[in-house]
Amino acid sequence: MTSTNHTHETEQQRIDRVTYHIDQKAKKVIDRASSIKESVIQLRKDFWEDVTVNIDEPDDVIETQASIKQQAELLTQKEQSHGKLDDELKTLKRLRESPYFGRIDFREDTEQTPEPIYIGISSLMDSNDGDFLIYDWRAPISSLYYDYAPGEAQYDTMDETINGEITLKRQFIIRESILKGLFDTGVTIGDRLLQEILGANASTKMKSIVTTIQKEQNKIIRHKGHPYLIVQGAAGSGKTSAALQRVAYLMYQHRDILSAENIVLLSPNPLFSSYIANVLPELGETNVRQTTFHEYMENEVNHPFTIESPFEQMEYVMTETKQESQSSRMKNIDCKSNLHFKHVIDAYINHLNKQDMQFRNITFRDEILISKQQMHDYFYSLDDALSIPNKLELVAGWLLQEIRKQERHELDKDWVFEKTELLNKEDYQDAFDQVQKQTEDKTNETVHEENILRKKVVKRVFAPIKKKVNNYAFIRTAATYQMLFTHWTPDKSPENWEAICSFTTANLENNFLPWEDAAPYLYFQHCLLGTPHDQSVRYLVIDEAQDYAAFGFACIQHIFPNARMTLLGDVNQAIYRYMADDNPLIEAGPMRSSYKKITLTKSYRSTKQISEFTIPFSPSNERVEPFNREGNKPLLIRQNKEHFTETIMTETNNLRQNGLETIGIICKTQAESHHVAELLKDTIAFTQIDESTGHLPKGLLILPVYLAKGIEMDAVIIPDASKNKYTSEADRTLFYTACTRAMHALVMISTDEPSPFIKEAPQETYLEEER
Ligand SMILES: Nc1ncnc2c1ncn2[C@@H]1O[C@H](COP(=O)(O)OP(=O)(O)OP(=O)(O)O)[C@@H](O)[C@H]1O
Repeated sequence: MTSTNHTHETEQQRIDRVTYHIDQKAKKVIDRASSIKESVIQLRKDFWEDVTVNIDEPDDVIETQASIKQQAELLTQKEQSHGKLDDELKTLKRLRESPYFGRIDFREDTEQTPEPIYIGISSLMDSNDGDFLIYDWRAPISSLYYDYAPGEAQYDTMDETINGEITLKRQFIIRESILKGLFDTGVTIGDRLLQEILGANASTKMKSIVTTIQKEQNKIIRHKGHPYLIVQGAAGSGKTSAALQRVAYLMYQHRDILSAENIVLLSPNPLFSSYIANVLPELGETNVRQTTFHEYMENEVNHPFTIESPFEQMEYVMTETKQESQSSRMKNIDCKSNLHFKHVIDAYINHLNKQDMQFRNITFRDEILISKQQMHDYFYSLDDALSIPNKLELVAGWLLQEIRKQERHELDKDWVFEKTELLNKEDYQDAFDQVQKQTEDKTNETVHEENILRKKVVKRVFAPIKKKVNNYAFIRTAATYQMLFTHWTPDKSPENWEAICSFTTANLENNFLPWEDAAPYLYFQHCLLGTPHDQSVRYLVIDEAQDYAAFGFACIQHIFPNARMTLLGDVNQAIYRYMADDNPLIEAGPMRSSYKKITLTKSYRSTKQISEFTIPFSPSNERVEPFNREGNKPLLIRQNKEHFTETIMTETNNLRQNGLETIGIICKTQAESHHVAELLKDTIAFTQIDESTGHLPKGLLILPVYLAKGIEMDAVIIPDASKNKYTSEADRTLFYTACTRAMHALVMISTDEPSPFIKEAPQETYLEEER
């Protein structure tokens, strides 16, 4: 037997032993789960028998409530334990499929012999001797696997650094408990395996990279210490992948105090959210809260505005042909994206503490109960030193008092008596019971009962008014915001202030918030009302962070004051370049406290040929290194317009014949995307993707570049790569982003002179065909 065969056999024997332990453990978990299940069923059945129900006296009611609560808590506890066992079982199932993917033999400096450490997606102990059969990839010792080649190595535990030597580093491919392959590897983790993984076809769902995390990516995943972690990474360098691994790592590291609800992931669009939705479950973790900033705003803004999406803004900027509207819009974007405008809002808030707050009358039965003037006077009579949110709290308290006075005042009115007749049977029964309990004097029973009914009517009629007060509906937030542009002049007005004021006022009057106005409005609303901050969010992960305007990011910092943040992005893909000044990824300025920046330069997505073509026209000076995976050179087809449909058909067929499945026709705008769809609709089957598309399908897709952000395809076709389409510096990021979505093939069609960006790539990096 050769030594390779022997190694293979020994490792397979170990896999069999581990599989046996997994099965044993699974059996125990199933037994425990079914016993809990039975007790849950029993508990549900006996729920009311085990609760002492007695509502005779107020004390009894309290006791009954406590008893119900206790019983309900017991039930929840049991159900939660059942849920946990269920998760454990799912993880065991995954382990059984592939118990581990890596091994290192590590000899600590204080020891004589190395110890083999097997690494998988979750830990497993030998129940007999308490030894680790598998170490979780997130355990401190597992970092050795990702960080070092055989030789001297070290890792940090909670209290110390352990030094030693790695004597072996091995990678496994195990499927259904059978060892399919093993390689002893060097510095980076299995170039061979990585080649294989990266060479596969694109998937409609992103996959975890746990088996092949690279050293630089591992730094991101395990980073500790700074409140802000900023990752600048080349297109396809694994930012999103590392971010999701990091989330799983944080959930493991802080499993006692951190749950999925404490982490929020801000993604660039809903399509992307669905694209990454599988990764955490694949790692055995629950999904965290995922939202887009737009979706978040729509839930948070308290006025019925229509909020433009960032894509609508982008489409407008790129397609609006009227010079005048374009220019006032660009002025507005410049002003509202900038931190200077935040200072304007802060100054305006100070001003509002002295005058101009806008209130709304509280009316009752068509009459003013408390006028806006009264509220105004009360508000401005309060101590100057108090903040606006504090004053508003006092106003709300005062209003509730006034409303209660009015309730008492209304009790004897005729309308109240009339309404008592509309009360239902239960109300009457309740009033009767109360009278029976409370009155000794039987002569006044009817009067007493009527009083109770009157109180019920008044309480019910005033309830919605009180609710509105509690929700601060007495403040006209949007109108107060509008005054900023109509009745107030900042000390240092932003550039083009007059034009901006009339543009903003017109939109506010139409209940419309352009995208650049949404973050300023939400910030204003928060400052004004002191809306409780989202304290529950402890970690915030922002992907495609280069696309956030400085004000947008400041607004996020304000809303999530307790959150540690990981910001990931690529300045080369800053498609909203027109609002990139002071972007948190580019400028460290907006960071309030210390931060760490990590740069990823290696690009894993595309073949070497595609990367070598795109790197020369990448928008910034950030370094990009191609991963060494071979493919065909990108193809530039020059032809007449009439042949467009035919060319798309031919190219799609060629790509498919080469085994490529997901082919994206990436356009500059939605408008171009509609145009291409119109041309192709009778000749070939495709899916057109727009902002409302919730998941990424396979096949031929047509989409604008801003919706292709963050995702990847087997092949990309740029349907119009001419100079007319991509020429300005703002177009450069769009063109670069579109090209870098391609994993295996890139085809560009130009019916005119090709875009100057293509010409920036050396001639030998692409093929050019005249058709
Ligand atoms: N360590 C790795 N092992 C295996 N695959 C990897 C690794 N790192 C990245 N990849 C693969 O490279 C591709 C790009 O990764 P990802 O989408 O995370 O990059 P990105 O930096 O977010 O890209 P972009 O900014 O262009 O959207 C994915 O297919 C991902 O699975």
